[in-house]
Amino acid sequence: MQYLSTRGEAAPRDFEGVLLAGLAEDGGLFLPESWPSLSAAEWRGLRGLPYAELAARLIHPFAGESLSFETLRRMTGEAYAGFGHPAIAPLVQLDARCFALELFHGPTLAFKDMAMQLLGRLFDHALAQRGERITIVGATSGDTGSAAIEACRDRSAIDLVMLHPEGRTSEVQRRQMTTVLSPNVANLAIQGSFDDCQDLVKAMFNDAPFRLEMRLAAVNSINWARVAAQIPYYAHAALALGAPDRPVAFSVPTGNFGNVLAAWAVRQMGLPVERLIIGANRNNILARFLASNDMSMRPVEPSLSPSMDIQVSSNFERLLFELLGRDGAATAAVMGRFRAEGRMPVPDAAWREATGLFHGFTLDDAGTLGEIRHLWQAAGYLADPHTAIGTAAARALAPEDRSIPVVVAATAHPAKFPDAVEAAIGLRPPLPPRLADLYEREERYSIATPDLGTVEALVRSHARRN
Ligand SMILES: Cc1ncc(COP(=O)(O)O)c(C=O)c1O
Ligand SMILES: N[C@@H](CCOP(=O)(O)O)C(=O)O
Repeated sequence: MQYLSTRGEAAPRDFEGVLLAGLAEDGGLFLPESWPSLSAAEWRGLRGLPYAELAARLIHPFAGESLSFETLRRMTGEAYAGFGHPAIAPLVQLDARCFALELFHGPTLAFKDMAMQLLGRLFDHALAQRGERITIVGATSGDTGSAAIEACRDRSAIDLVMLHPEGRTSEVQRRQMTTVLSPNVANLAIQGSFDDCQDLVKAMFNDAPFRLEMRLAAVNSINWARVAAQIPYYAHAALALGAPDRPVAFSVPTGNFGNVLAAWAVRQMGLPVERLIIGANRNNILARFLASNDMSMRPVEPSLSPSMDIQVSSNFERLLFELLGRDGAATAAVMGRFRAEGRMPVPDAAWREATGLFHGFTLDDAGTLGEIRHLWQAAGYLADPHTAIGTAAARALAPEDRSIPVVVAATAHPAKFPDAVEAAIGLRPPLPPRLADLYEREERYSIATPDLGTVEALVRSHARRN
């Protein structure tokens, strides 16, 4: 399988090349040159498989010759062995047609573990074979950071520098990152928003000499391997609810557009996904786009769902590339104007096509608290603020055909956001025993301005610390 850049200029790569490259050299994002597609009979044959086996079977077509199936199957087996639920990603019924797909049973209590536990193993394998080292630079609004740190800590061939927006994650999220004192891990609190952090990461990749010197690699969803590893759980849920013989809809609380892109990929692979519902907090650039083709940047505002405090949704570029008929030059032009003018000029036909499948929903903080309360009272279900936006969106925008189930991506454990949950229902969800002493652990991180030179110097000094 070869991968193309959404901006059409970078040389095609295989899966391992894409895994290690992260962002394409032309600033674009890699996508498979064609979508693996399964027949209805092939999909039926995957029903009932254990999660790790299903993951190996669905990810392998994306890896192609880079990785043998047996090696990948061993990795998925190991990746999910430590999860806290035997089903790995259980489906919990919330009402007659709405299901929560719980993606937070991994080591750091958020959906990021579903991909990151595999990504760490993919890096180990590729680096050992090549005898190489990498420096991972990442941006997080709260969850990618701890999942990446957990997956890559104490690795001799990996240095990891994670940028988070200072004071804009929950305290649990921050401590899950900054209390990991492994020598190969460094945390930078950037005096800005998540968008500033993500811009800095992309700017480091676009600084060719620095990228080469540091052997930069990515753990954000700009790395295609991250998205590929998020595909199986949507298939797992759809198959359990009767696909391919019954259509399903997904509702996904959305920020960087990586998670919902994985749901869209399952449709590209042949499963009947009827509708994709995008839940947003007040940072609702995607919902505004879907409502009125208004993809205009606004300053990021803090909310009770901090992991979605994002205005520049990186992965939208991958969808845009498809909507523009895989025309790299056209995609580069639209993205260039977005950068320069703060407004993305999506052609009307492309916007209309997107609105045929994607539906956007916005919920403010008061609504989020109300939804947590509603779920608790009506279903006895304790949701985190991000998941609550997904369930509210599902209720508001479910397909008219009531036989179609709606699966909500439950993206984080409520214990990661105890203040919001307590404000909603008066109960403070406890951390699991292995994290019970999180508030007593020593924290270590540096504070930096959102300045490329400053951040590159900090990354360099971390990578050269020995
Ligand atoms: C808990 C939680 N929910 C939702 C999201 C949004 O997901 P995405 O950025 O893939 O759209 C994130 C961030 O990734 C998150 O951490
Ligand atoms: N919400 C994310 C932001 C980064 O998204 P990613 O999917 O590109 O890694 C977070 O919690 O860090």
